[in-house]
Amino acid sequence: MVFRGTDTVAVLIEWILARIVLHPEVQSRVHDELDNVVGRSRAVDESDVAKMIYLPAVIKEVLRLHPPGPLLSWARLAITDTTIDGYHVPKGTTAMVNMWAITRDPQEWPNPFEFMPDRFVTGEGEGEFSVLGSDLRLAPFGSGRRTCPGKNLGLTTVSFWVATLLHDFEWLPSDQNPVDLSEVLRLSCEMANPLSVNVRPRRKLSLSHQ
Ligand code: HEM
Repeated sequence: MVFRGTDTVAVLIEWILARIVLHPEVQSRVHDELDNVVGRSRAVDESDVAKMIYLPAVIKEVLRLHPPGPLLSWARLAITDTTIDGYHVPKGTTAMVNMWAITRDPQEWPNPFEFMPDRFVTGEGEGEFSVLGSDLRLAPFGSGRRTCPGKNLGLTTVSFWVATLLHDFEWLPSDQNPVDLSEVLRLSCEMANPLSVNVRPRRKLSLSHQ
């Protein structure tokens, strides 16, 4: 519970910031949204995030391309001989769902390798894309009985901290260590080369963080 709840959150925040540094036009749109919703005279509040449209779309696009838990697997065991889509699955087989591959499937995602948060910005009258397990094209917290029990907490925590970090700072590439999107699968799917950045304050910060 401790590893699943801390490592995943930290890893996802690092991927989001990496993408923010790589795509300055995306960063600038999030900054504009924060300025409209929050303004610069006070800190971000959790309730502000619910009023944002573009930042959640950015987070969903990062979950699509860089899911911290790309293989949903640990608890799926065939308890009888069965057939799925013409494939025989013998009793005792451990089944693994490759969410990483599903979220790159060109039949489901136009230009799957492009970073395009706008694919999650829904128009008026359209339902919002849920990443909480009801749509299997993107289920970065799993789905069904063994879905992540911390998904709402995880998403809320990540959204709040990313909003706060972007509200307070502009995130810029480091000259010595450019952003490298290579990944390595450890407990979570992490950046192989940890993110290194420069930051520039956007607001006058006080010790009480108002
Ligand atoms: C952004 C953050 C998070 C991501 C991306 C994430 C992702 C996942 C994924 C993909 C699974 C496997 C689901 C499956 O196999 O179908 C999982 C399971 C789990 N997660 Fe999370 N998680 C996050 C945050 C959290 C938090 C905050 C907690 C706890 C406070 C947590 C606790 C757990 C536990 C206990 C399981 C195992 C559930 C089981 O096997 O029944 N996770 N998580």
